[in-house]
Amino acid sequence: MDSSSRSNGIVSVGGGSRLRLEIRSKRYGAAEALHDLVMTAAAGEVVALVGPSGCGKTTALGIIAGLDRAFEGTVSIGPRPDGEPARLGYVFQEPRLLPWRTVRQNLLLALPKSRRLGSAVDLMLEAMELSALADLFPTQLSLGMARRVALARAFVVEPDLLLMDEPFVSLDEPTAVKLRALLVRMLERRPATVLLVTHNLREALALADRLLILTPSPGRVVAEVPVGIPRGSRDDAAIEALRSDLLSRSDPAFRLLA
Ligand SMILES: Nc1ncnc2c1ncn2[C@@H]1O[C@H](COP(=O)(O)OP(=O)(O)OP(=O)(O)O)[C@@H](O)[C@H]1O
Repeated sequence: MDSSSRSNGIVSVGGGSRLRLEIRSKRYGAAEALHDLVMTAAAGEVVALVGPSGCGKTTALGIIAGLDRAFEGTVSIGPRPDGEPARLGYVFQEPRLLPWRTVRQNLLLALPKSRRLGSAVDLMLEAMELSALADLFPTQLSLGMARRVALARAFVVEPDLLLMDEPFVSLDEPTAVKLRALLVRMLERRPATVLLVTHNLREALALADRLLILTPSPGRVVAEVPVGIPRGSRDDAAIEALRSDLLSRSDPAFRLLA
């Protein structure tokens, strides 16, 4: 069997899409959480999986990251341009920083030993406006600061595929806006394929090239929305106009997002 069609595992495929996901079924006991969730993301593309709570967004990310292999289907992740396996970054729903390590040490430990360079960490801290917090411990950080550190920790590995699970949830809107802008700047400096999971339609429209709308029971993609406007030109008014347009559609999938 061709390795790219191996079932129930993560395999590398040459060229084409950076990510190809075909989850035929994912069950928790008798309940089916995902059914026929099929999607691709091209290299450098930002795709948002948008849907209400419980539609299986986190479950899908866990499968792509290889944290959950108990599913029917295939995950294919293209290699790096140099032929090496793709580097994965993961921003969890909670910052998940090591509480007994400083900010700087949290970033350092995210790097494999062969690339564990203090200079790379210091550059990342500077780019993320975190240098002043480098020696603090996570308990000394606000949630906004901790989320910023979690973002820096994901970027310091120079990911090819970045999985983000509600990375800005529970933040006040001004802080979320700043962090989204920071993410956009980081992706301009260092492009990555991004799969962003969110239930926040505005956030998806601010960040993604393409939205995939999921419905629950079991989770599956029911609509695909390309966002035609370049990320840099999407101001609040443009995002609000896109959002109103989607919510006014007769398709019930969009009403779940209101
Ligand atoms: N470990 C588990 N055991 C049993 N059921 C689970 C488990 N994890 C998730 N589920 C169920 O699978 C479904 C999908 O959950 P999942 O957390 O992936 O959804 P989600 O869209 O990410 O939700 P949220 O936005 O609230 O995080 C839900 O019905 C959930 O109750």
